[in-house]
Amino acid sequence: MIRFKNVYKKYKLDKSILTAVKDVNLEVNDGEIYGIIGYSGAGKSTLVRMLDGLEAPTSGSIEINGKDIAKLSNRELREQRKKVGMIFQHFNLLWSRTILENVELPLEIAGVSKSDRREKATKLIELVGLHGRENDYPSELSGGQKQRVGIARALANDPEILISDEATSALDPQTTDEILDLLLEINQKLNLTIMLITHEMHAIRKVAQKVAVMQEGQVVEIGNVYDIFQNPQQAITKRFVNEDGAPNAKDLSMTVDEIIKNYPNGMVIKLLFKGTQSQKPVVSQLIREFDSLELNIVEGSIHQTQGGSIGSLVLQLLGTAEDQNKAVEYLKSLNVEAEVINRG
Ligand SMILES: Nc1ncnc2c1ncn2[C@@H]1O[C@H](COP(=O)(O)OP(=O)(O)OP(=O)(O)O)[C@@H](O)[C@H]1O
Repeated sequence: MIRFKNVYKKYKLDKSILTAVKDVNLEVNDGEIYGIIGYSGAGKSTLVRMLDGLEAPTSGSIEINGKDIAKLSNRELREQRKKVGMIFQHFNLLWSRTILENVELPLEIAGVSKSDRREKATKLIELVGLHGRENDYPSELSGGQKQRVGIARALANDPEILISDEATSALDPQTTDEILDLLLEINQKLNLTIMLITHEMHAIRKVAQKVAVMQEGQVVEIGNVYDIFQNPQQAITKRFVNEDGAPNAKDLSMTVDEIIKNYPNGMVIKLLFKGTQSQKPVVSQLIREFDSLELNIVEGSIHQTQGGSIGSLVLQLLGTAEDQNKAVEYLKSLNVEAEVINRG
């Protein structure tokens, strides 16, 4: 477990003191993907980089598995650093080295024999999906492939923690998703704790279980990703959730008046999906149960988080009033929240 306790980090500037991190308290469980989100300058990198002990907090403490890293001896600190891997926005690869040699580098520094490090690096390159590219140079790879090399290199010393510092920020949306899928895969395969620093809520929603929102050095909101998406509290968190296009399940793109105008007939209902029930085939069950009802999908948006799906679906039900009412009761029996918007 990682525990940040009342952590402050201050920098002395020419004529003033800049507080980059202010009184941060966080607990990250082993094997968790923990998102840290904030705009540029919020203090995310400063906070997380203190984890490898290169920089110490000005006050407060950071514990990994119960040990305060500021109190480790030099030797212990060197060992501790091996347990923290890092990946970066601009990959930080060595251009004059092949892919294999890049991944071998941390093992070389750790004094691992040539044959052992070759074997290990080859396995890691395979793990990240680059088998066959061992002897290529970074310049021959796409951005996503370069980040895969970055991930393989970060895993070379078998870290317990991986810090991903804006690792997908330079990538296009599809490549971003591929890298996020890879992070999720290695998190599950290796039980790796991942601290995911980003300014993209999409990345958090896709892979993280918990999230801390940072603003001006402080954590202003913290919680399970699913809960934060359902019910963001702070203005900045609402902005991030909206930027992702994820519906705050209460919002629809059409107003209720527009829905009534466009769908004047039958009954219009809104289903709210909150977590696990959205895995159930609710709509097909409804169609099967009420074959005399006709069903139109008016609009809907369901988003996946690691804690379940969220979103809403608006349906128009055409048929007898009796069947419409029974259908609403049936949905409630499936534990789906169904709100009647219009009875045409
Ligand atoms: N070594 C340093 N000396 C002085 N100020 C620093 C230093 N490192 C960071 N800062 C300042 O601390 C604040 C937080 O920076 P930090 O890089 O942690 O933010 P961030 O949220 O990671 O943003 P970005 O995504 O742009 O890196 C900024 O105002 C930055 O200028």
